[in-house]
Amino acid sequence: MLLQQEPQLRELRIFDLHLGPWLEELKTGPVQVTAIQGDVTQAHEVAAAVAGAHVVIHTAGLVDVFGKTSPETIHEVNVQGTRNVIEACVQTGTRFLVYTSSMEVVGPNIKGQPFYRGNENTPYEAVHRHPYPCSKALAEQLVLEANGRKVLGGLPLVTCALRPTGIYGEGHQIMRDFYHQGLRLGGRLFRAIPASVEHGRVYVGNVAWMHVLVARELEHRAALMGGQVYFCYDNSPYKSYEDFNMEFLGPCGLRLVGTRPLLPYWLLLFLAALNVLLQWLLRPLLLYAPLLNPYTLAMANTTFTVSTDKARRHFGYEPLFSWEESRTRTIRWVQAVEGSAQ
Ligand SMILES: NC(=O)C1=CN([C@@H]2O[C@H](COP(=O)(O)OP(=O)(O)OC[C@H]3O[C@@H](n4cnc5c(N)ncnc54)[C@H](O)[C@@H]3O)[C@@H](O)[C@H]2O)C=CC1
Ligand SMILES: C[C@@H](CO)CCC[C@@H](C)[C@H]1CC[C@H]2[C@@H]3[C@H](O)CC4=CC(=O)CC[C@]4(C)[C@H]3CC[C@]12C
Repeated sequence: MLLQQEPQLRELRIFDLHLGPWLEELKTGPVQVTAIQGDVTQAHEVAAAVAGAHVVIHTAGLVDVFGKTSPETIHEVNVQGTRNVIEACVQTGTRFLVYTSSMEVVGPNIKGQPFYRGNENTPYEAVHRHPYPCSKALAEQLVLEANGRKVLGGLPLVTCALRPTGIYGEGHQIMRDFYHQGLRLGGRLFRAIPASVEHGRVYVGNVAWMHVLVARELEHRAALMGGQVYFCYDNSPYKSYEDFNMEFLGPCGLRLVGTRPLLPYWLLLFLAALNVLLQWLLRPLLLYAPLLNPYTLAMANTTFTVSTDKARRHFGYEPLFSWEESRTRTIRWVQAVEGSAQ
């Protein structure tokens, strides 16, 4: 997105634990693309990568709500990693920092209270217990508190945080898992969540586009945007998690069975708790990390949608991809997954 949309771009540095072969394709244009294999938990590696950069977009993170990694590792990557990025900016004189936060910093909370088409000012009791949202909330706080700190050279650091709702689009691993599960079940998925529970979703291309706009505008609108949070949204429809996925999986041949959940909620909760027990029992032998656990069930079962225009008012954000385009691109990607699975 930066290469396509940012005419001022002179160099793009990509810092990641895992560098994919797709990065090579980015190196064929006029802009210098530097891929750096590194770990955000290693302060010296981060500082070396950041040195001389005008803007840092910090999106690296450990996204795990399935119990694959320990809470300590999630904290180390998401919180200490973010601290290292902030310190790298301060020490090397980089003034603009954009952080990819998450809607999870707000909710759904542990009480399962609905957040219905809320905005950045909607009151909501943000209380977390799970390591992932806890880590994102702490990291976001660090980023916002760092706004105004003096960087090398004496000028103030300008930071802001973007909070995407559930991201979908090309490369969406959970969508791929649902697709394969549906194929295994003879082209069917079974409704587990009431259709009335709305879940916020945003297309990956629009998430990237919002980051590019913020990176571009942060310098000129530092007083307005510095220290601010923005929900990251687009015109994707408000639907339940499962009904939304069917927008893509339906055209790929899957069917969602049931107009109402086929299993009662208490049974789902029981199965989710059983999965936690199995995960713990099997841990010495293998990693058992199914999609269903008490946390993911609560996430999917609690309304959380945003309706805001703060990003449009502050930096002129309009989604780059319409809903129709986002949908078509995602369907094409699922179909390609299907092709590669055969
Ligand atoms: N997937 C979603 O629905 C949402 C994701 N987010 C946030 O967006 C960001 C990107 O998430 P996704 O693309 O979903 O996850 P992802 O797992 O696809 O991407 C995370 C990237 O961070 C890199 N990374 C992980 N640990 C690292 C480390 N120690 N050092 C350097 N790089 C490391 C990974 O290699 C990967 O490329 C994360 O910060 C996540 O918290 C926010 C809202 C929703
Ligand atoms: C009970 C199952 C029946 O089909 C459905 C389980 C779905 C869950 C795996 C997902 C429901 C909500 C998702 C999360 C949500 O979109 C918000 C997120 C934000 C992030 O920052 C990271 C990813 C995620 C936690 C996302 C993860 C998958 C769900 C829990």
